[in-house]
Amino acid sequence: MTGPRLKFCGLTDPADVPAAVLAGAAYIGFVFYAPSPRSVPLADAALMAASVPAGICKVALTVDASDADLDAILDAVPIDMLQLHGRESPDRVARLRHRYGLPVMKAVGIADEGDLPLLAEYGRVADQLLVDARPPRGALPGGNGLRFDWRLIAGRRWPVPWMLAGGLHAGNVAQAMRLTGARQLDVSSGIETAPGVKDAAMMRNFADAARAFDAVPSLD
Ligand SMILES: O=C(O)c1ccccc1N[C@@H]1O[C@H](COP(=O)(O)O)[C@@H](O)[C@H]1O
Repeated sequence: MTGPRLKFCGLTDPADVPAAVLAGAAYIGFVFYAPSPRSVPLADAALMAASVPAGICKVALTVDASDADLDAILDAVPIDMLQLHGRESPDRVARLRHRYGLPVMKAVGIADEGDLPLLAEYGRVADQLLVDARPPRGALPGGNGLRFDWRLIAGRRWPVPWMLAGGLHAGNVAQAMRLTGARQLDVSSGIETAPGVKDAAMMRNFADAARAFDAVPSLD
């Protein structure tokens, strides 16, 4: 079995890129959503993206972005995957895959059993699913450092690869992997000292904790 695949999201400083690479990120995410403290100007994202080594997937996180906004992002920044973190419909997901010819990962917010059918629905049109905590009313659509009840998805599988997100950090990632079976993990707040301020040691600790879980034989 290959090790866990990690996505470090919301990099804002050029120094975050080598830190994420050293920690072994498989995906690096840039946030293009103005209300977020992790939102980066296109020119900054372009510079950071240019320093990401080949083989690491550069992800553009957007929230209900228009075609014009997406055109502008993709014209300026060499992006490998779109992460749709808003209320994009399944039709919109399918249309954007076709329009840009890029893989699309659709975030689905989970708070209770009633949210689970959405995963099956988006699993029919997206290339990947991002299983995140449903944000509380009035909060940002993601990046809130909040987890959901991981038991809700224990043992569930979808027809496409998926990633677990929401409130992950070095102290809970092993438990999250054990309960959900997640092999891909997305983290933003859990590797920050303040909103939008990533920390190299926290990235390393997160990666070490995820890999250490893999190294421990299961007692089941
Ligand atoms: O990070 C943000 O600011 C953000 C803004 C809008 C939508 C999503 C956002 N982040 C994503 O949310 C999840 C969970 O983040 P956290 O680890 O709980 O902070 C993750 O996919 C981020 O990429």
